[in-house]
Amino acid sequence: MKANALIRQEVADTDAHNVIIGSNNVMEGNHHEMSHCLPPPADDCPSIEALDKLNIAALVYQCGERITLEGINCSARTLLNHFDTIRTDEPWQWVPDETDCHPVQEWCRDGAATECGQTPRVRWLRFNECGRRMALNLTGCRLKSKGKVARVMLVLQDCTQQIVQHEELRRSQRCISSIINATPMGICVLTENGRFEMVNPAYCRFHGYEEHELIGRPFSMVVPYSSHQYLRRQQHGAMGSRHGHAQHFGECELVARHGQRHTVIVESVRIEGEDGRPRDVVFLVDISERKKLEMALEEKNVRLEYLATHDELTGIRNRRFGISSLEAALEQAERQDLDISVALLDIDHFKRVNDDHGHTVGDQVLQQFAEVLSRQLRASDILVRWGGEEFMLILPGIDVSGAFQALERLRHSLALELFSPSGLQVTFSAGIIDARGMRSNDLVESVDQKLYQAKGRGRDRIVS
Ligand SMILES: Nc1nc2c(ncn2[C@@H]2O[C@H](COP(=O)(O)OP(=O)(O)OP(=O)(O)O)[C@@H](O)[C@H]2O)c(=O)[nH]1
Repeated sequence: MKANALIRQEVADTDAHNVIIGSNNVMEGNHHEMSHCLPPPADDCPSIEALDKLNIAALVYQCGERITLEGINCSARTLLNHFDTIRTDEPWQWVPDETDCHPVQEWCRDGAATECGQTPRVRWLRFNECGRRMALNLTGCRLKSKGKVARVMLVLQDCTQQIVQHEELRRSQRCISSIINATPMGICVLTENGRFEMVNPAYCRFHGYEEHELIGRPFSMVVPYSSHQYLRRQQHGAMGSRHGHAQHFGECELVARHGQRHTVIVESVRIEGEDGRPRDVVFLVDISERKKLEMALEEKNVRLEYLATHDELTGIRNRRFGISSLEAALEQAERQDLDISVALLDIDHFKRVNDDHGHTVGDQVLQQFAEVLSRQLRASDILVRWGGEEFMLILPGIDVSGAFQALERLRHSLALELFSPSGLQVTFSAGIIDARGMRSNDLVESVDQKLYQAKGRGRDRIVS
């Protein structure tokens, strides 16, 4: 292939190179046949072989009624995989589907008529000889000869890699956005001013807003007013934090469209936006239902704990709690070498109350009895309903005489009390023992004996 005179071409289109170089080369073997009808050589431009050195694939076409291929360089041949078959009388044979190249052909045809206008940029896919898909970018420029456009040069660029990468990027973007759209987790992106920039469907559903109702509005609109200050502190604190760094993780309350409050777990991460400015990506999971169940369970547990340690009728400690408290108090007294007294109280002739006034009045008397006793005791004293109309009183740090005085006070104050709506009078008998160094089983037996003695001696008395 032999180079003719060089031409220089100014291209109007800014998309193409500002100065594009071409040649009016002809195909080897056709040179003599074609050269007589060739337009005059283009002005001072290097040959398309010179473009080979830059690895630029170029073809030169003659413009006019009949377009002919005037030259093709080695880079273009290699790219098109047509080493021996390129023919000048079939100028578009390398185009897989001519319609794809239609704008370029049109442009070449018009090349002679007008020298301005848009340089076409065409991209299409073809398969090379190995059946591999290939993407080509095509750019054209017009070459002047003696002031008139006589030729066009097409530059081909293999952009397969670019296309493949672009397609992969698009695929992964589609995949990411379908995951974001399908996830049950609410996701939103906030600008550095705390305004919604992006919200996913779960986030919209969660708050009961449409996407357009949230975009551009402040995040504070979904935060309860009482937490605004906290939110500002969070945002302020996040200013200097690093990208990809978790800002905040925790449980908080957010307000939905109609004021419903939701308990959510929020995690936010700082990222860099496309404009280089910081953004916060906020992930939230609605745990309102779980929270309700947790609270109901907690209430049940509190109730169970109460029932396990309290007497339902009187509200004071039950026997089970009494036994463990007794053991703990005995242990502590021994460890600290302290006094400890234990008393067993029994309401006198309680059967008569039930028999004469009914079980309900009996219950009321038991409740009032426990209430009066509790009112008069110290915080360190432990009153236990031991069973039926029997009560145990554990008095840590009190010796027997102190306990005796305390119980006497109780006995006297009970004498002034009228029980139940029926206005009954109630007395009790009690036994007291010095419980230091005793084991709980022996202790119960011996205090019970003292109580028995008090009953035997006529009731309404205390035996120590
Ligand atoms: N209303 C009511 N009565 C109870 C309860 N627990 C036990 N009692 C009754 O308390 C009465 C106890 O009677 P007794 O053990 O004979 O003793 P008492 O009548 O108090 O006679 P003394 O103890 O000898 O003075 C029984 O009638 C039991 O049914 C209760 O929770 N509510």
